[in-house]
Amino acid sequence: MPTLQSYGWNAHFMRHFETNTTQHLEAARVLSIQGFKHLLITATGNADAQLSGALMNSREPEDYPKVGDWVLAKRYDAEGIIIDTLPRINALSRKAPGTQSTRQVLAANIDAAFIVQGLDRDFNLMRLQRYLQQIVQCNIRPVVILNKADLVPDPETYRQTVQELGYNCPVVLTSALQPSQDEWARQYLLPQHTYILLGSSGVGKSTLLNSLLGYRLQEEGATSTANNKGKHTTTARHLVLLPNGSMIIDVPGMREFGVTDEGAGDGVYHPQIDALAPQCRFGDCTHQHEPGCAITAAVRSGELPEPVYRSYLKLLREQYHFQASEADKKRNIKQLTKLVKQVVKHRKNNKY
Ligand SMILES: Nc1nc2c(ncn2[C@@H]2O[C@H](COP(=O)(O)OP(=O)(O)OP(=O)(O)O)[C@@H](O)[C@H]2O)c(=O)[nH]1
Ligand SMILES: [Zn+2]
Repeated sequence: MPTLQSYGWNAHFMRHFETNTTQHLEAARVLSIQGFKHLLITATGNADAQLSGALMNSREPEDYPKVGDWVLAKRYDAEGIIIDTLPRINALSRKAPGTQSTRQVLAANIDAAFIVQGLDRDFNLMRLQRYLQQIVQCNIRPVVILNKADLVPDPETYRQTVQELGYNCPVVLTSALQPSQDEWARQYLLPQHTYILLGSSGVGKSTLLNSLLGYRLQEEGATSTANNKGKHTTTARHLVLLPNGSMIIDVPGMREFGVTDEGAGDGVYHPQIDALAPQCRFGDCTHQHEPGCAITAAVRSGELPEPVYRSYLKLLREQYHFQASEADKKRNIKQLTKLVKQVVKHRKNNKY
């Protein structure tokens, strides 16, 4: 039976777990969540569990345990109860789809994220940069996978285009239908490490995963209308152990992957821009219209590609919008709380 270590249990979680041992709680990792049912891996195997009422009442849904989280559970006969989450090493979030600025945590405790794009019709540099920005903001290492390389005449040019964005992250060409092309996996998937596969629907995430697993992962439920009618599509996030001892979380295809303000204050990440910024005349340079700006100078001289600069500004604006709208929300909640307090006070004072 796999041990907790083989699922990534380490000194960080042990340290936090030890402070709770008196309460007879077990440590477990969340492998999948379907409705209220959480599938856990514990020291003695798989177990189903639900969140405790206290946990649900004391947290916002975004802070509930997610796939990849290490949790403290109490075991009863048929089912366990999740009491708490152990502090995360990191969490991958995105701006939830829609106009509201709501953060949605997708998974926790991840070593690297694979951003998959299909070279047939899914290749999109702006979307790729949005993923890169958000993943780096969440303290996770990105790896770009350009799949369906068999469908274009010159896949290498796509790889070069991505590399020219200057993010200094690995860019891999694959064809998931040819298992001989799993070479990238041997290079990037390490035992006891956790990875996540991200990308739009139909880019080949499940095909890549099945090829790594050596068998077809049983999917539950729905069929897709997004790619081919009636075709199976991933419906839930789940963490699976691969034959080489690494773990992958497969995420259903996402139509949007908006940036949040995680790590706010650091602004938008770009290695080349970050390296040039200290040379700007003003410490708080916004790299737009200031004199003596090293970034706009680099764009003029051709040292920094203009599309990279334009995407940078776009991401900065998206990050700003998320922040501004979150601040609005907090202000509204504050005002509402104040109003409720006033009403309660008024009622108390006017009791008869
Ligand atoms: N030609 C070609 N087709 C591929 C490749 N990888 C995947 N496909 C096909 O693309 C389609 C979609 O692949 P999936 O693996 O289901 O895509 P997905 O990203 O898991 O999609 P969701 O589950 O909806 O998120 C399937 O018909 C695959 O056979 C590839 O490298 N080359
Ligand atoms: Zn500047």
